[in-house]
Amino acid sequence: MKKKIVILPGDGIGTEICEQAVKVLQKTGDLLGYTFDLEHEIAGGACIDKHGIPLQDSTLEKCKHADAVLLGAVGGPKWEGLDFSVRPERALLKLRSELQLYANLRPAIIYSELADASTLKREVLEGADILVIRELTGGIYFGKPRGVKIEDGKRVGFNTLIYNEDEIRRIARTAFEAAMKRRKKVCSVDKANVLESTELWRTVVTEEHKNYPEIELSHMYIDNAVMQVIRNPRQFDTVVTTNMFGDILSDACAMITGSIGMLPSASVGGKNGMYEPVHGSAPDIAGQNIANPLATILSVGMMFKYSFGDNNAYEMIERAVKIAISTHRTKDIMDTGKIETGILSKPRTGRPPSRKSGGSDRDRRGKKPQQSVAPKLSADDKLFLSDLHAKLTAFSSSDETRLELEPYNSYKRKLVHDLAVKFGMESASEGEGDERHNVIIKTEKVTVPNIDYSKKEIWNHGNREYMVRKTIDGVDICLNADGSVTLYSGQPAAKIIHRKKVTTGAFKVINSKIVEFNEPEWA
Ligand SMILES: NC(=O)C1=CN([C@@H]2O[C@H](COP(=O)(O)OP(=O)(O)OC[C@H]3O[C@@H](n4cnc5c(N)ncnc54)[C@H](O)[C@@H]3O)[C@@H](O)[C@H]2O)C=CC1
Ligand SMILES: CC(C)CC(=O)C(=O)O
Repeated sequence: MKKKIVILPGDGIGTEICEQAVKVLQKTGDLLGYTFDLEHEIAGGACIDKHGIPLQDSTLEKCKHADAVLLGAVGGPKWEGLDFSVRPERALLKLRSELQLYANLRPAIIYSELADASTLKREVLEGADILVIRELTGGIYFGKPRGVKIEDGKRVGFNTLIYNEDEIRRIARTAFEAAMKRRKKVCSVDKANVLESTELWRTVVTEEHKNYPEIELSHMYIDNAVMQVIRNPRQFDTVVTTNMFGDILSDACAMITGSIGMLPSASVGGKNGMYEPVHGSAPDIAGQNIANPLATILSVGMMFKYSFGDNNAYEMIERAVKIAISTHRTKDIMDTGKIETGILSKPRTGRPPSRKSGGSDRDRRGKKPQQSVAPKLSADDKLFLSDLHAKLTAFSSSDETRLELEPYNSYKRKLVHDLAVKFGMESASEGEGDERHNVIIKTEKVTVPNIDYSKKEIWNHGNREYMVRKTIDGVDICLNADGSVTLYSGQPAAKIIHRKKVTTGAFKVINSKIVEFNEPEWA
């Protein structure tokens, strides 16, 4: 498959993040049999500096004839004093309008790996999965008249929030169609209590809803919607809204994902699509090797999904992102126990890199990043891990409690073990010799009072250290040093038959099942 893609890195971190996203594009293409004809062009401030305008007609033409466009971000303080008509941002608005990309899809998904990296609480975030659909070629961004004029000797600034019913109907349809493939819920966000144009918005969305009886439709005012996505994001499935409200609401949704550096987008509706992160050019961190490239990388995933109809490639990229964040983080999503990383081999400027730039060696939540060397994985290991990641993802959402994997060599068993631990699961080896294989067990968390740790005995078994070990009815019961409990069928070649996580307490076993928790009877 041959695809022509125009790359517009733009300004600020745009160039840094696009460089990484193009690597992912190329790699995915190599693995899945694509060949790409990539055309790198300038847009925004970079184009103003070279040609005096934010977007050349020749670049626009190339974009119109490409299969897809990848854009970093445009703008920056350097160009802020310019007239509106020639500011960097005009390049983007012109592209959206000329390519007729009226629907901007912004998925805000919390990867469980990032729940603790967000400034919001894990219990609020977990399971959140919102698709914000922002109208992109109409509303106040494009409405006329607009400008600044003098009236009665005073300067007056004005813009026009205008939508016709066809513009509303087509974006409503996009939302209903998208929701049909999701959880069949659409929330339309407006300010119908104050603005006539959005009163029409509500009316037309409600009319169009009649064609989608299976969808549950609700309406919400924008001010409440911004509060609700922070208060309880799980209540939303698909959200549809105007150009400006969508811009604002999706930045709020970014905090569900942990950082705005995680939020990708697809702009569709025309002949081809444009893919860009939701964030801007981040001049405050540009050139410091700390920008998060994942929103742009996930936008490449969306390009495969929406422009090339290749969901497999999209899932592959998403899986790779999950694997990457399980060990490595950029500063904006840094968390305890992870390795802080930059995206460039060298910082682009002479400025000090990453942590020092903020005047502190702590991340934004005051935690010290772990200094460590990234493990070197071969291409084969990465594929093995990607496959394993898919298996563990499927296992974690299944009703099964035990997953037996085929026998691997000890190096791969260690890879399995490490990944299982990242999934919050237990991993152990069973069998002997060539039959030795990993078994992954889901753990249950149980809190019980009154364990007497002072009476502990320490037993050693292989690389595990047990606090207490007891055999009842032929079942070996181990209270591990980490507070978890493992039941074995007996030695040798013990088989794990049950595993529970306890934070404190003791237990009683009948017929190999933990049935009661009380004071340790054996101590
Ligand atoms: N699509 C586009 O090209 C957009 C361009 N802009 C332009 O970008 C410039 C800066 O605008 P701001 O309002 O500051 O928005 P911004 O999105 O560039 O930055 C907001 C905050 O988020 C952080 N941030 C953004 N992306 C990040 C990433 N990938 N990794 C880590 N942190 C990240 C920034 O450091 C900053 O603190 C302006 O010129 C604006 O017009 C703004 C929004 C969208
Ligand atoms: C035109 C952009 C610079 C601003 C915007 O609408 C966006 O954030 O997508």
